[in-house]
Amino acid sequence: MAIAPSKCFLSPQTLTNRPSLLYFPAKSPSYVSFSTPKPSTLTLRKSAGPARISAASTVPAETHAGASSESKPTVLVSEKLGEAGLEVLRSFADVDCAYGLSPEELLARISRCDALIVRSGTKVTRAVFEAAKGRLRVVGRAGVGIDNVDLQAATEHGCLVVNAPTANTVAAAEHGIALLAAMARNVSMADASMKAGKWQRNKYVGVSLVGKTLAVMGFGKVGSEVARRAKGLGMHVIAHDPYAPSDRARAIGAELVSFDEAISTADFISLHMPLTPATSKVFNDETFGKMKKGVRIINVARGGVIDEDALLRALDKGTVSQAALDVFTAEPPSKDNKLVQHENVIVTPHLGASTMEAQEGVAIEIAEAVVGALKGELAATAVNAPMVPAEVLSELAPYVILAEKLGRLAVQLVAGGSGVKGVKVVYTSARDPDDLDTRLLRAMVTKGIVEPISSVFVNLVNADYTAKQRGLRIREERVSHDGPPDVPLDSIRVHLANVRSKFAGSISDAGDIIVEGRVKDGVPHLSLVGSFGVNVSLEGNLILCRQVDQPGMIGRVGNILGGSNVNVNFMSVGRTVARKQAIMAIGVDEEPTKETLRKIGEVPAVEEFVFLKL
Ligand SMILES: NC(=O)c1ccc[n+]([C@@H]2O[C@H](COP(=O)([O-])OP(=O)(O)OC[C@H]3O[C@@H](n4cnc5c(N)ncnc54)[C@H](O)[C@@H]3O)[C@@H](O)[C@H]2O)c1
Ligand SMILES: O=C(O)[C@H](O)COP(=O)(O)O
Repeated sequence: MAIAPSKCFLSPQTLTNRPSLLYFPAKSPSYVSFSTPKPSTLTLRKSAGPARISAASTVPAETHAGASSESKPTVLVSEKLGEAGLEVLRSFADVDCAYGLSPEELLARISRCDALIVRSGTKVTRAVFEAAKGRLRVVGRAGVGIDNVDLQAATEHGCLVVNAPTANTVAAAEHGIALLAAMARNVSMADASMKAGKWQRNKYVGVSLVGKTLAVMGFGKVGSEVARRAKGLGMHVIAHDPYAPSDRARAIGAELVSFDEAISTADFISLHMPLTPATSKVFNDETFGKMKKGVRIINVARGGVIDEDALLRALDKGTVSQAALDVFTAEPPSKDNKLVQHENVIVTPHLGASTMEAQEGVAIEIAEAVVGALKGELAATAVNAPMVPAEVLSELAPYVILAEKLGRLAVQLVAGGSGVKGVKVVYTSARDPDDLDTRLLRAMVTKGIVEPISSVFVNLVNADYTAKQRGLRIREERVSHDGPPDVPLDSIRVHLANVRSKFAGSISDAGDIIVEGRVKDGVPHLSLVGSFGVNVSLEGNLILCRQVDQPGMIGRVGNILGGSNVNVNFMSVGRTVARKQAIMAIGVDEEPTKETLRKIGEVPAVEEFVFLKL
């Protein structure tokens, strides 16, 4: 049963909240630090890009972003990136363009880099994240496919992976269509023959496209653009994609069909799915065997979706009459690769995204995403972290700080030796559960619980992973509340189950450590400890005292702190019944000495007390 606090404000509330970084550790270098030299109010800066949490102060944002060269982050660009993207990067970071590094050279250099930008040619393996020794915070993939980045290792190391998913879509689709037409009309073979001095008009008779069936395998961004263009060429387009909505296909005039129907009825098959464990070698002896004899195959997706030995056999048997390949299992393929040398195969060296326009677009898209992520913004193209829309982030900002501080407080109340395992987070809100995205809040509670008791840093990328690794079971509960729905939350309550507390007053009737907080005027406040209602702003440090409720207690403890030059910024008393038990919550700017704390403990009515760092 919560008891209403009796309020006692000793000094005006100061606003010194320092928002925690969403992606990166508090120990990050200064260019991503939001600490302010003066008390400041928390504001959210809204720009064209994603929302950025920052602390408004007399120091301009640019100073926080760290223009001084010694505090600039370092971005390693390991493959050719468009000049416009490099300019965006240079305005914020030291940019190291080191194209064509060997894997060993990359490992040797990576611990000096905060971000790495790659295309498909750099393998960002677990060894890269390990060699980075915690410094690498963002990997930017200047393109779509992230099969060359070990996402699991990135997540485990708290490293954000962002990509540039849209800028090369049209280029890839156009290349697919170019290969389709060039293959059907034997353009590259005829060209090579003429350059060899021949004139072979009968040898290079092709096939027409109009009226033929094209199966688009993977109806995403590139696949649907290929389908749209193929319709314009008069082809009958069918598509297979287990996750694509049929109305999107219908709108283009394509029909979604099963895998077997697609491959067995098509004259041309164009591949546009990602390389995943499910799609690896999905075109193999068995599936080639189901295809219409003489089928033609185009691959601008990933080499690994085809079993290349099986394709060679199918070409030799004539099951597949021609193939046009832009991508290969190993890139570059060996010089004597039999597929590359095959007379019925045309090849390009992974050129799908290689247009001037696409490369400029991709470079800008990835540079902006990487700079934003280095500043602590939530990236819209995050691959291994939840994407939290700017509006959601904006309204949750003070609750994000509250969630971390509650986690931090709760774990400090645990008695040494009793490991934290079961955590319950209760959100009281007037909102419909579907309108309240709590992933960010859960991540911040985890950060608050884990960081004070370990050397691990926790961010939005690795919060759930870290919780799981440490055996923390975090359960979330929603309690509905009759308040205005424009306020996202009334309160957040953190329960730690099955632990002993070093401050008995924090244990609820049900036996859990409980701390609850609310946001008041944009500032996080502690509103409940155990069964005692309090009202103290969560800033600086906190002393909790459980005492016999009697007159003069505030003055006595206040005098001890004042005598030791410890500034009290807020104080509140919560009690069960008048003149029985009470909890005094005292916000202090400085950390009291042991001697000062001992004196507080010696006040006769004080039964227990604890000092907590926020
Ligand atoms: N050659 C190049 O230079 C080049 C350029 C751009 C993209 N790509 C590659 O093209 C592919 C598609 O890119 P995108 O931007 O269209 O990606 P996308 O994510 O927009 O589309 C991929 C589609 O594949 C579907 N899919 C997933 N599993 C499937 C399965 N088992 N069977 C059928 N469909 C499945 C998904 O539902 C999705 O709709 C990726 O592999 C990407 O790396 C290559
Ligand atoms: O996935 C992609 O975006 C394409 O395969 C392009 O890869 P690239 O950046 O290496 O050209």
